[in-house]
Amino acid sequence: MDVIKSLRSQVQANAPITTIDMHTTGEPTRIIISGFPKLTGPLLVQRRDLMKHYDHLRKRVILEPRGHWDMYGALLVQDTELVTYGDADIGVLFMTNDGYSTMCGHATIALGRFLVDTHDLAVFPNREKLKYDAENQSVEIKLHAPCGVVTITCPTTRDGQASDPSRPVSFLSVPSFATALNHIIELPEELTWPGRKRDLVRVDFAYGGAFYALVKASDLGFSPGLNLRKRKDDEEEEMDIEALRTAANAIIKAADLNSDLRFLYGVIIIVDDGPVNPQEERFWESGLSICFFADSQIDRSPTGSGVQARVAAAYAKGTIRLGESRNFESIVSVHFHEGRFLGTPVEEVNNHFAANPTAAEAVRVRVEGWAKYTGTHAFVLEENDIISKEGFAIRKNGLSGLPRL
Ligand SMILES: O=C(O)[C@H]1NCC[C@@H]1O
Repeated sequence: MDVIKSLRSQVQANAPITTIDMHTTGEPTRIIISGFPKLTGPLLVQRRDLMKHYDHLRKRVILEPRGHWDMYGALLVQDTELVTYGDADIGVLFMTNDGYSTMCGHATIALGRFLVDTHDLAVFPNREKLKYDAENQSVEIKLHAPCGVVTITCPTTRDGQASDPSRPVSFLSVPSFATALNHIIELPEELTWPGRKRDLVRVDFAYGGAFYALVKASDLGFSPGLNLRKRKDDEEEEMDIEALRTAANAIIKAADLNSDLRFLYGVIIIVDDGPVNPQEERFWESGLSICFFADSQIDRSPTGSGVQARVAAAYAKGTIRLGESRNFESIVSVHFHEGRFLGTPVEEVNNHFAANPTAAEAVRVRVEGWAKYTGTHAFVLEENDIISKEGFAIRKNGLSGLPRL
C-alpha cells in the first residue's frame, strides 16, 4: 500500500494525538484536542495525574522529533469542578519543556480564537452556550486555568460564529501582585557570563498567574538595550542569547521557591531605556524584554502572564494608574506592530500576600494580543519506535531524554 494511505490508516487505527497549532507573535501553542487519556476530578488533581502517570505524552508532543525545546502545549479539559459547578466554559492544562505551568497568556490569546472557531462539541461541549455581544461584536469565554478562571474576550464576525483576526483578543486574569520589590539576591558564583560585574542584583518578584523575577538588563552587566531591537543580519553588535540564558538561570538558582504551584516560573530581563536617574524606580516601564521560563525556554511573545506580573509590580510602585495602558514587546514582536501585548490594570482587589499589605496592591490586568493558526497535526507512534515514544532534546551539553538500552 502507498505509504500515504498506510499512514492515514494508522492514524485512523491508533487514536492519534491530534492538535491545532497556532502562534502568538511567534510563540507556539500546540492545542491538544484528542488522543490524551480522559482525566477526571478537580483541575489540579487532573494536572497532578498528568504529571504522575502521563508525562511521556507531554514529552511526545512537546519535544523532538514532533516538537522542540521551545514548544508550548495546551491540553483542553472538558470537565473540571468549575465547568460543572462554577461559571467556567472549559478547562486547560498548560505544558512546557519541563512540566505544567499555572498560567499562560499567549496560549490564552490563541485559545480565545480557537474556542470561538471550533464548533466540534466533542472538543468544546459548551461552545453553543457562548453569548454573542452584538454591540462589541465579540464573544466571552471563561477558561479554567490552574491559576483560576480567566475571562477571554474574542472579537468575532457579525454572527459570533467565527473569530475576527483583524482585531486583538484580550483576557482578564486572576489578581496579580508584587511579592517583593527591590529585593537583593546573591548570584551563585558558578554561573557566570561575559560582562557579569556584580554578585548582588536587585530583583522584583511578582505574580501574574505564575511567579516571575523581574530584573534590569544593565544590572546583570548587559548593554541596557540588550540589542533586542537588532536582527542577526544587522552589522552592529549581536546579542548573546546563551549569556542571557545563564543569567536567567543564575537568578532562578538564587531565588527559587519550589512547590507544585508556587514555583518561580520565569525570569524577565528588561531593557532599561527608561530615565537614567537611579532614584526613579522606573526600569520596568520599558516594555521590551526577554523572558526565560520553564527549563530555559525563550518566550517569543511578550509573555502575557509576565505582563500581568510587570503591571502589578508597577502598580505596587505607584507608577501606573488604573486604566493606563502600556505596550510590551519581545525579541520577535518588537519588529511587528501586531506583535505587541497591551497591558492595563483595570481594577484593584484585596490581596493578603502583597509585598506591602498596607495598600490593596493586587490588580486585575487586562492583556491584549494577536494569534494566528499555523496548522494541524495527527501524531502517531509506530510500533517499536522507542526513539520518538517519549521525545528527546539536543541541548548545549548534548543529548537528553532518550531511553538507555
Ligand atoms: O504568555 C505567557 O504567559 C506565556 N508564554 C510562555 C511563557 C508564559 O507561560
